[in-house]
Amino acid sequence: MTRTHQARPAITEAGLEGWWTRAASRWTQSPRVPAALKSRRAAGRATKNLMVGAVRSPFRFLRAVVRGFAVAVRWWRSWVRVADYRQAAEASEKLADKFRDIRELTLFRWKVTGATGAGTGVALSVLDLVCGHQVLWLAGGVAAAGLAVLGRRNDGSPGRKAVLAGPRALTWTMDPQVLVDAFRDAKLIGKDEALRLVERTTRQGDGWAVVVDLPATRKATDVVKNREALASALAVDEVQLIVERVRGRGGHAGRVALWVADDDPYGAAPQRTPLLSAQRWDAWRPVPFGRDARQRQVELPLVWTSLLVGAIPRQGKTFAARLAVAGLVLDPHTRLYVADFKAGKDWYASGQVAHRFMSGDEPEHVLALVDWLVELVGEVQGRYRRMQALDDEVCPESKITPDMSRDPRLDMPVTAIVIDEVQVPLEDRTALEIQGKRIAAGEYVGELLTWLARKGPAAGIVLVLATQRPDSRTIPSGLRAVLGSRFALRVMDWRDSNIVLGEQMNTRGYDSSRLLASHKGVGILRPDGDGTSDPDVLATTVRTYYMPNEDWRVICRRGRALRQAEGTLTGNAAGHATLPVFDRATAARVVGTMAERTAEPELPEPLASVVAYLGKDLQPGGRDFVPTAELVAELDAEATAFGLQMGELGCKPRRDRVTTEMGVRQVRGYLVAEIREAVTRYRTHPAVDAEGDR
Ligand SMILES: Nc1ncnc2c1ncn2[C@@H]1O[C@H](COP(=O)(O)OP(=O)(O)OP(=O)(O)O)[C@@H](O)[C@H]1O
Repeated sequence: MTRTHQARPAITEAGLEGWWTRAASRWTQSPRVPAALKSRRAAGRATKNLMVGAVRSPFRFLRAVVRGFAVAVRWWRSWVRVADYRQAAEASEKLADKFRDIRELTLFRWKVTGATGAGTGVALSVLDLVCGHQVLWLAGGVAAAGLAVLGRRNDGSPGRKAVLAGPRALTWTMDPQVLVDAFRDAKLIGKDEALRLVERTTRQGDGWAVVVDLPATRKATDVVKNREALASALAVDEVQLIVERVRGRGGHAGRVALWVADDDPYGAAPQRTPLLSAQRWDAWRPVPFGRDARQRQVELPLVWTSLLVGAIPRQGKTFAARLAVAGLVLDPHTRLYVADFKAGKDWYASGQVAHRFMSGDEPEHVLALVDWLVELVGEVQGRYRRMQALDDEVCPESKITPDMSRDPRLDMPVTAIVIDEVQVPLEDRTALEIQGKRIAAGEYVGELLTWLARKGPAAGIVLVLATQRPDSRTIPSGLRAVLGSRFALRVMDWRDSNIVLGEQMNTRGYDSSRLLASHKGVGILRPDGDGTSDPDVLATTVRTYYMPNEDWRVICRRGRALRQAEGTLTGNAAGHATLPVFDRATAARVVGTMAERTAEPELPEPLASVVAYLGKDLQPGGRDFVPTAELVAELDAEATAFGLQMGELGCKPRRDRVTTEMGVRQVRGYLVAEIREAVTRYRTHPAVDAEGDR
């Protein structure tokens, strides 16, 4: 009889690996396993914390004993003076009547104190004689331990709170409790909530860094938003405090990384641009733009996006725009159109590399710009047509690639159109006749730029616009909406900051009107979400590299030499005063003119923000009434100015009943119908209201 041997299933390598992965994942996810045992890094950190704790423990014990002693003395003093009885008598103005009682009680308590002291002394002496000195040591130890428990730093522990706690700025690095207090004072966590220290305070660069976890349900974005309150609680200037969310692996919605600079991080001398030492650059590589407060380099991608720089005069707008363009100058395969409406020396050197260059602020310059833009519209259309005909290997999508941009046979170089003081052409009222219709040159420039910003990036067109007047009237909202990257240096108020950086950015903690006038070249950069190395970072405060005229001239000379060597020097730089090849009629058809469009005129502030906030509520069937307090809070507006501006726009506040959590209340607010009427009135007669708005 033969027996068949059934082989026991062998534990395969893959099976073993699967089992191991499951066990490891269960271990790391189990709430019962202490966090310190879940990873090598956490264990290392825990060991380090333990060692630091062990070294510091004698000092902490001593401090607790001293604090406990003070607490005990204070308690005894108040007891022996019968403080509670005395206060009650004082409060009821019966101190004179009760004086005898209080005095007797005080004397009695002094006697009790004396008797207890003497009794303890005698008992200890006897025990010392009988059992030896160890009794004294033991009694001392027990008393110290008792005092340490009494004086330990716990929430709600007794003890006097120092009125002047000294400079909080650095104490938090020594004592995490100060940090917790600061979060509480800034109302970022509740009275009974605490923080969890993820990484203990360490020295990083010229400041201190710490990572904390907020209590459950508290959001890191709120800390970023209320950075100023936290800076005040920590007694530092808000420019010194950097608050970031920790995201991705190792981060979550309640984890915050703080970094506090020792000093004003933008107070030191500015650094020169590293592009000065670059012999050439690739336009597809992000340009080194500046450094953040922690001295980390901030880079700005330019291809496939566009840039808007806005600021009040003399804050470093032109310098910032030139920095962005410098990377393109150093790439010989890049074509440049430079229109300098500032009409100064700042852009002059780029004439030697630019395909088209002009400097001036007359209507003739605006008309020349119109011709350039029309030419570029035709160029973009031509590129899309030619891309359709290319095979998938050369052009996989309807998007220009690095190879395509460098191939002279395809003739699709990365083309940048740089306009400094773009408000000059946008506000120009010279009449143009397009397809039999009269239109202001400024409006037409706005239309063309909007079209180019929308359609151009994929075809390799990069827009770099700088403006001294970032208000809603100058830069049409349609154009703003399609400009991918924004850089706001100091502006007048939060509205202007929002116009450059985007709606509601001030409520998220990014307001460039808060920057200091002395911080030249410091601004808030909101890069295009697609191109940044860290898409989670919404915006960063950056100090741009310093590139004075002499450095700019060096870079432009180098760009010219590179183009000469590659044979790519064209147009103005090559000495050809060629006129743009364009067809205005086609461009008008492509872009559509203002008259043909149904686009409505821009609304003035704060009406535009109110309309944006109300959204669907503005339509029939929506709300009838909106409280002023709600609008002021949501739009972060100053109440008096808001009321005045709304009044000028024909919206008068009234009283109405609204249902709140506390019941029905009478509040001031606006009738939505009246807001709707103001919008219609403004859109029908914008000029009349515009005057009123000024
Ligand atoms: N990164 C920087 N670091 C230090 N200083 C800077 C920096 N960038 C610009 N500045 C200083 O700011 C001054 C103004 O710069 P810029 O000419 O770019 O301002 P602007 O905003 O374009 O002014 P305007 O609106 O008058 O044209 C410069 O002369 C320069 O000294």
